[in-house]
Amino acid sequence: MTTTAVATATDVPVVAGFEQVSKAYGSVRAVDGLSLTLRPGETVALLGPNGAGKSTTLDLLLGLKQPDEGRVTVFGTGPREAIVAGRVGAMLQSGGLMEDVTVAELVGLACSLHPRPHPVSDVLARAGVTQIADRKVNKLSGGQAQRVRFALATAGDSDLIVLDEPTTGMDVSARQAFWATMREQADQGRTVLFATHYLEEADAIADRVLVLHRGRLLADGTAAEIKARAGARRVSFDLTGAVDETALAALPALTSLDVSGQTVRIQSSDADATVHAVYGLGLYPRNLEVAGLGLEQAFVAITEAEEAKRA
Ligand SMILES: Nc1ncnc2c1ncn2[C@@H]1O[C@H](COP(=O)(O)OP(=O)(O)OP(=O)(O)O)[C@@H](O)[C@H]1O
Repeated sequence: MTTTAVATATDVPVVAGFEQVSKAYGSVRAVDGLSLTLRPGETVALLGPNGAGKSTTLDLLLGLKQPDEGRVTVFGTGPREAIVAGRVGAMLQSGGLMEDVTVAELVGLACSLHPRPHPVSDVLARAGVTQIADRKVNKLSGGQAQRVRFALATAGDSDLIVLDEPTTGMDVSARQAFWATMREQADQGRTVLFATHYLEEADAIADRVLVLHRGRLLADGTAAEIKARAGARRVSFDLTGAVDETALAALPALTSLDVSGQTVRIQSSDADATVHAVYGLGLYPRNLEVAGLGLEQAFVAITEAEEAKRA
């Protein structure tokens, strides 16, 4: 007789855990009862409207802020211990850089402080800053400074990489190079958690998407699951002749309507019913297309539905 070991979710080691974590600033509950587990090798996007609590969540994860309630663990210890052990690399939005040093000196310092450093030349090359290694940090453009922050986050062999809006200010090629590098890091088993407002990046890069809203987790799943959860679909078509917007606005299951010339774009919670009713109005739509929502529209639909519940 043979016995087969079956791996369960609880066998997979936990990279980071939030257990009922809350953090308030005065009367603002920035993080409100957040529970969450990150597993090895995941690339996780943290999405949310302005003020949703993304930066506060990352600050709690990095031990830069303390929860009022609940517990944050990183590799089974407190965040500080994990950072001192070199297990966490971070790239923060607000992180000021030392000014009167060169890029190579700053990256060299970060490497020297890391318990498991990478060679400085590798770190510079990976972040695409070898060409500007001798430049003073206070002479860098916004995008170059962002690349240097990226170099600092990858100065050593960290198991968790935390990035707060990492590609803000980067040009297209810098962004592509950045995400290719992050993919490599994840393929090597590292966990990458990044907050972003670029939903197309989250869609393309993340294998898990978290949607925060008023400090609470509204959705947690793959981008495909989040899109499906939003439930709505996009319907578009062209009309000939005069377009009666009032009649279109009364279509069933409509959640949004945009008329531009002869082109009608609709968001609907029941595309079949909406399209049926379009024909029922005696209209003959041409170039009819029905498609699922993109992550951006799904995100807007989910967060707006939550706002509507509170109104
Ligand atoms: N130091 C602070 N003092 C007071 N309120 C704060 C402080 N930091 C954040 N807040 C408030 O807490 C809430 C969450 O802020 P946080 O920066 O975590 O959100 P965010 O999702 O990162 O926002 P954004 O997308 O705009 O960067 C907001 O209402 C913000 O105004």
